[in-house]
Amino acid sequence: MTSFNDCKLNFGRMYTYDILQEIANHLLERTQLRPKIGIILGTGLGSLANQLTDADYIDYQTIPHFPVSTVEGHVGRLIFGFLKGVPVMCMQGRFHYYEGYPLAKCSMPVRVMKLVGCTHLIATNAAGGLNPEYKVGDIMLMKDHINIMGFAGNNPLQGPNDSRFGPRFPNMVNAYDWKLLKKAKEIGKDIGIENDLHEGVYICLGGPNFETVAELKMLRIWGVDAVGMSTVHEVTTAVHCGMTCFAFSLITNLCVPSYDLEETPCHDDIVGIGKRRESTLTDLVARMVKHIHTELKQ
Ligand SMILES: O=P(O)(O)O[C@@H]1C[C@H](O)[C@@H](CO)O1
Ligand SMILES: Nc1nc2[nH]cnc2c(=O)[nH]1
Repeated sequence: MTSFNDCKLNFGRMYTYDILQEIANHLLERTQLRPKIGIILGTGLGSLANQLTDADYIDYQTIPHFPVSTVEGHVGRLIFGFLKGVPVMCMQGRFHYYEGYPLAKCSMPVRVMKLVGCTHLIATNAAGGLNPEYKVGDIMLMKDHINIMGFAGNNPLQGPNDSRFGPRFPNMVNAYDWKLLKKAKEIGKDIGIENDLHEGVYICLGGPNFETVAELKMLRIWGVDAVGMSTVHEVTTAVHCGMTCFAFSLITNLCVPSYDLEETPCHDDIVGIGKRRESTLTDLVARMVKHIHTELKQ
């Protein structure tokens, strides 16, 4: 009988280098653009893609070997276009573990980005703010993460290692590029959002349920600032294949470890907060993209 672990590993093995190269070649035939920056848009943040110009839209279901997005707020297409004049490759919709996809499948598009030629990843997400100083609508620049699913033996890099992507035992100490973090803080000041901007530690839980009070209390002790259901496996995969990473969370709800609450997190509200903060987030991402583009030219 096939065990759950066998299934998981087989999914990981399914995306061999050759299959991923086939996906990348397919994409490169469908666009003239050769972006160096890949962007993953989180829940409610997909409208940032509306700012892309001269874009090629590629629905996930038309890409060989690609899964489909099943979550409301995740359109499910790749967009190659220009963000304020800089070519980017954008995932308008990501894959989550709770959708039933193994982590290697969730983060597979990051390797495709790498094979298409991206050197940088910008990952965004909607997250619950656990740090008591955070407000709904704030932005938390990710300075680090806790890979709790990895602690439990569930890691996108599990299975045979193909050294064309990266080493068997990758280092995660500087997973989030500190120079980009510093730049984002400067940009935050320039655009007048310094009071809504934090840097902190993100944790990805399996979902799809939100957290219990006891879980939130535990996560606070661990030093977690924001709680979500994505990004960690994407960044782990990106760091493994040598990409430079920048990520942030939009704080869409507060995670208050109390049983006496009038409001609890709800997906519709989370999507709504993303829409409300669209212009600020677009501005931040566009300026980061411009900065990375300028750095790459030097
Ligand atoms: O894709 P992200 O991490 O932005 O989505 C978060 C986590 C869940 O998918 C969803 C909950 O509303 O938002
Ligand atoms: N796990 C988790 N993910 C989220 N995504 C947005 N808000 C939350 C939250 O409160 N918890």
